[in-house]
Amino acid sequence: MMTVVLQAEDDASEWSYRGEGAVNLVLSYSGNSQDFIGKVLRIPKVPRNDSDHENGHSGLNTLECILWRDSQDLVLAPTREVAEQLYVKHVMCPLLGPEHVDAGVPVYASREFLEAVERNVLCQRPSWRVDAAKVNALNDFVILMSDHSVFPRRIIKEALSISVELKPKCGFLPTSEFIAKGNAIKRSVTRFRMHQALKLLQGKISQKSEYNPLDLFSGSKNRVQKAINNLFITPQNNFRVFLNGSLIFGGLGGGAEKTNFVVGEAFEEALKHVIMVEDGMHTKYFLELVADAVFKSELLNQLLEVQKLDTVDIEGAIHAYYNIIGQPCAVCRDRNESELSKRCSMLHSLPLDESLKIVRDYLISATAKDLSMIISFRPREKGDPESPYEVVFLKPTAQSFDFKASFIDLDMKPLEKMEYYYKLDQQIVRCYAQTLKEDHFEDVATIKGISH
Ligand SMILES: O=P(O)(O)O[C@@H]1[C@@H](OP(=O)(O)O)[C@H](OP(=O)(O)O)[C@H](O)[C@H](OP(=O)(O)O)[C@H]1OP(=O)(O)O
Ligand SMILES: Nc1ncnc2c1ncn2[C@@H]1O[C@H](COP(=O)(O)OP(=O)(O)OP(=O)(O)O)[C@@H](O)[C@H]1O
Ligand SMILES: [Zn+2]
Repeated sequence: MMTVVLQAEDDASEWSYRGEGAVNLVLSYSGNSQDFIGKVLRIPKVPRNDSDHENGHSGLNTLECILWRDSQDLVLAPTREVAEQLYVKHVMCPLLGPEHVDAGVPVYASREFLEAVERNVLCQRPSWRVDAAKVNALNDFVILMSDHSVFPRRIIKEALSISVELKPKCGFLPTSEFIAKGNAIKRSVTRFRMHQALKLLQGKISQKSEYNPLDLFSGSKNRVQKAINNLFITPQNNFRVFLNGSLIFGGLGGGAEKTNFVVGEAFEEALKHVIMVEDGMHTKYFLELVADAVFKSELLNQLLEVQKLDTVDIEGAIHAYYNIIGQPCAVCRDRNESELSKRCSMLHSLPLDESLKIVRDYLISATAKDLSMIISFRPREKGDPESPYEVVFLKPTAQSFDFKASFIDLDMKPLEKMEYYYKLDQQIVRCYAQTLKEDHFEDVATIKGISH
């Protein structure tokens, strides 16, 4: 490992901004080195207000070493970045299928290289991402991995490639017996929908998304199509499209609001050389192509299985967490004598191994609820050699496309996030219940207003 080195400041100019999330900056390669063609670099960031995490030299902490002890390599990782890479390789990859996951390799990057890269891409980053975090230039390692938005270069000719990035989020409703009566709404309304209400209140979005994850995971062709159409209407950070690696739809480095006429027209124009159909129909048929591929790939079934490792919900897993950290349970402390509290206190008598398994599965599921998928297409022409990829046929245009699908952003969630997960969950439910009440009063007021 790590024969590749990114040392000189000059090398930085060959890397351009591809995107970013809360934790990583991603760059794609535009130079000629065989080591990097068709690859992206994933560079960890640090929050600007967090001096504790300025150097990336520590691997897992003591409790995380106990949690992940079955994966020996992980525990021995010298840095957090190497631990993350091993987590993808040893934990997520076997669950999601190695053909759809590239854990990448850690490569050494000098401080000069990282600082130069950060300078070069600064003006392309959304300002709120710049304010929130910066590249951790003291990091020794960054991850080099396949650029899933393009196909490996073919010797004969360069085909165009169009790729769609989806962030599906949680695709099922929880049924855990540990969910409090007051939170029963969680059993019938998706987490995604409820979270939209909170994000709206916090000003993180200006409009609720039309997307329903249950449609995407439904296994029904019509509902998958509905999900894709709704993602197109309100992409937020759940839907992006790249043409030959350049963004043509959605928010770069963050979310995008409701698709207006201008954005819709620009997208229609960008699809002109991809979908061979009369003007005005490119987007419609492209969205059909995407839905067909999602439906055909069965990747979401696999993903749903992994998400469902969360069997007890955060309202169950939080108790196991307190067992692991060896502290009195803050949730049980505030409870009175009820059936539920008896059930929850039983969780506190579980052997350590079982508590570890509950929390491990919860965190793996959290990764699966937060990852993204990239589905890439390239048109097939008559006489093209047999495809190593799956093929999808777009009937209305009589075009065939090779497609491949991969998972990205399979980061390990820190154990210490469990308390935050519990608090966020309660906040989401409370906020949703409140907006329901307000909507109800508004409805009543409207009816009264009309009848008076
Ligand atoms: O909690 P959620 O469901 O809002 O997910 C967070 C994401 O928000 P989303 O709602 O998808 O916009 C959030 O995405 P954004 O920053 O909003 O693009 C992150 O992916 C975050 O994970 P991490 O802190 O980077 O490890 C995600 O946190 P985790 O819950 O996955 O730890
Ligand atoms: N292997 C890849 N191939 C192509 N594009 C990629 C790849 N990995 C990441 N990207 C692009 O870079 C963006 C940011 O990457 P990623 O989601 O891994 O960041 P993150 O900070 O870990 O995200 P999050 O906030 O969800 O934790 C993605 O949305 C995607 O557009
Ligand atoms: Zn408890």
